[in-house]
Amino acid sequence: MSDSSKKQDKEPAFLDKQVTRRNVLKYTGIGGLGVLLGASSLGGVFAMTKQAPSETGKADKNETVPFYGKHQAGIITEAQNNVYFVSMDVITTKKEEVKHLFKEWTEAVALMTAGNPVGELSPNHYMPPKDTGEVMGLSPAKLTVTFGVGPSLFVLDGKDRFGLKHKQPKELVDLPKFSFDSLEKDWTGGDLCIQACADDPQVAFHAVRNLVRIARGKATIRWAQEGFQRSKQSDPKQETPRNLFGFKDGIVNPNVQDKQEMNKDIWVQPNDGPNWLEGGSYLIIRRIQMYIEVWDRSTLKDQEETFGRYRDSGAPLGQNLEMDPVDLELKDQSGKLMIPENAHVRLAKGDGKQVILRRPYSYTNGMDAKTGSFDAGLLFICFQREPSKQFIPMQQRLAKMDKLNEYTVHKGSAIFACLPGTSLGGFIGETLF
Ligand SMILES: C=CC1=C(C)c2cc3[nH]c(cc4nc(cc5[nH]c(cc1n2)c(C)c5CCC(=O)O)C(CCC(=O)O)=C4C)c(C)c3C=C
Ligand SMILES: [Fe+2]
Repeated sequence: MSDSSKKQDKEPAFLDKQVTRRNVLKYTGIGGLGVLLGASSLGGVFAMTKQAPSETGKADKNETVPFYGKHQAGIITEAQNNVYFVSMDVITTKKEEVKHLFKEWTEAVALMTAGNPVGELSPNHYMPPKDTGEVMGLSPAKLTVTFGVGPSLFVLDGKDRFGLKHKQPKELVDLPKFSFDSLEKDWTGGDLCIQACADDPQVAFHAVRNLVRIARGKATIRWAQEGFQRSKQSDPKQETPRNLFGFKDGIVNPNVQDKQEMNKDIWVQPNDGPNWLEGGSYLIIRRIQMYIEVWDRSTLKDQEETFGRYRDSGAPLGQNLEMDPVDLELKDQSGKLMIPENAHVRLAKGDGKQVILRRPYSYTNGMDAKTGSFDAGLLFICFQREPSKQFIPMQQRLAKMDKLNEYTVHKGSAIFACLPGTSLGGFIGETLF
């Protein structure tokens, strides 16, 4: 056992002290904490709290999303303004090191989501600071961090890398190729994923940056993409966010408050197998480029028929209100279907039996060097209990004849099993490793 995991075993009680970043700044200011640190990236913060036991400052509850629980945060918790998503390759060959990495990540995330730095800020001028420092003085901005494991963590090129092959869920396999997929290696796959969401892009990036730093020598970045929605501050009515095609996106989604519904469609259940994933969920991410310039030249009628909804109100075609049910039978006076056969909502809905939880973010990535147009689109992220019965048949329908395909192309794709949550003293991944 390394020094840092010993420390964790001895000192988990620290984690509920919730010392805020502001207070940590105070400590470093008055205390001059010149503690010489051990190898652990977290050693400094443990040392620091020992020297400031009387401080009880807590981050504003409205700015924090609880980290501990049966399920990981960032799945059914309300979507924040920003995401930073990173897919990683494991480079160590030792299972113990992967396990240890998850322990260190858990400790770091417990700290960051409560508004604490992951290590000392700058007490020792002769060592690099443990926390990278860019969120000093900021609130946690509802930071959530969600971890997942990909199929290649279990078996890569036919090799049982970590002796975990027997634990690979049958649902955790590479997605089939869908018609018109134009996937690029640089945006596809991964052994592990980190989804960091926050109401501030700097807070989300800080989390990922520090986790990647902790992973040095054990895992490296495979691909990364940030995403955004309109910020809640600029939308006083808190309406459904709009995507880069100008349409309300996220109207029809399962009710995350309904536990029965979540158990039916989102959380892996005891009999689904394997046990280690019970309480977890499957995350599918598609990096979908949207040809916004082409879209901007198409008529409003064409745009609305593409989705099957009105742009302004968000109502389904033939209806009045955003929340009116999508009625696929509705016809106009001439007997023509109001929602065309190839409209996105018709095909996505199907017979209504496949339900996924969508948590998408828009992205912009400068210019597409090949075309000179914007590289912009949707980081489509969704969660479900059984991809083979939910996302896959849905995407097969969409790939075949969705009118939206004229304006989009799927360039990136990955599937991950999001681990169950953990409690104080435990760690994310404890059931797997
Ligand atoms: C395979 C699943 C889906 C992909 C991929 C997808 C891509 C995608 N979607 C939009 C924009 C909208 N989608 C809307 C509805 C909708 N989309 C899916 C699934 C996928 N979308 C579902 C299950 C639904 C709900 C269908 C229903 O039951 O009514 C809408 C309408 C508004 C809403 O309900 O949110 C929009 C707009 C884009 C731009 C996109 C890829 C770039
Ligand atoms: Fe959609």
